[in-house]
Amino acid sequence: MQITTTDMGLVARVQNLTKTYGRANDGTRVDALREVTIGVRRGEFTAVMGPSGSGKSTLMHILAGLDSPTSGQAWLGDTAIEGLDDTALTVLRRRRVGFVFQAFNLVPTLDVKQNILLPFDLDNRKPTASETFWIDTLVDTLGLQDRLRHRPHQLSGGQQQRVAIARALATRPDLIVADEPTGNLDSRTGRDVLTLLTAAVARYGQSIAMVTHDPIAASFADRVLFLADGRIVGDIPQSSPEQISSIMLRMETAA
Ligand SMILES: Nc1ncnc2c1ncn2[C@@H]1O[C@H](COP(=O)(O)OP(=O)(O)OP(=O)(O)O)[C@@H](O)[C@H]1O
Repeated sequence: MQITTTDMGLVARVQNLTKTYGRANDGTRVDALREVTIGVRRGEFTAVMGPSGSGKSTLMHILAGLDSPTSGQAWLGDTAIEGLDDTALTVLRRRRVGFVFQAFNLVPTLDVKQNILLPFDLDNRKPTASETFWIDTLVDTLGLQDRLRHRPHQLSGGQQQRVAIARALATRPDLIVADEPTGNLDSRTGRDVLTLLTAAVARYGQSIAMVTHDPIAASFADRVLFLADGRIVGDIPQSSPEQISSIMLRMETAA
């Protein structure tokens, strides 16, 4: 009998995951991930840190079904990602993953409200009463009330990022994958966004995996994973920004 991802209390996991770009024979080979085995716990806020080029985004992309492993396995819940064809992958991403990436991926022809409701439209359904209440909370907390009829090009970068966050959280997907979600925000809005993410975890048991370079942002997480040179080199429970900074500093010195 095989123990499943759900049995382990995880929402996603990878096993012996390797991702290689390029080719050895022309000198372009990059080992972005090397034999990584790690799980993202259900109902937890996990931060992923590490130096530039350590493999953080690659790991996130594979966890979210956006990219495929060179070898090893990846599961979202109990679904093995590598067994899925393109259509099944698209449905999995649409129904079960929420994305917050640096390039906001908002639809330019839709207004803010329509962008936030897009995951429901793509799934041919309307939000339930409880989802509508949650979306209103998101819009209020993110300060988007008076921007609902604006198009993305009429918003600042920070406002666009907040719309992307509202859209990712709206359907309460199995996993939110966030790559530097506070990178473009001023410190106060950034803090509000992190508070909102932790509220989603506390209130709905939302599972979140967030890449960040910012020790303050990482200190909001329940757990911090550290990647270096394509390997997991640290896995610590919630810690202060000072503790996280000192680990990052030691990693950079060692590198
Ligand atoms: N499409 C690609 N083709 C070739 N190499 C790539 C590709 N994507 C990533 N890499 C390489 O893989 C390694 C890991 O990249 P990745 O983007 O995962 O790192 P990261 O930790 O997210 O970095 P950063 O903090 O700078 O965003 C890097 O050396 C990068 O140059």
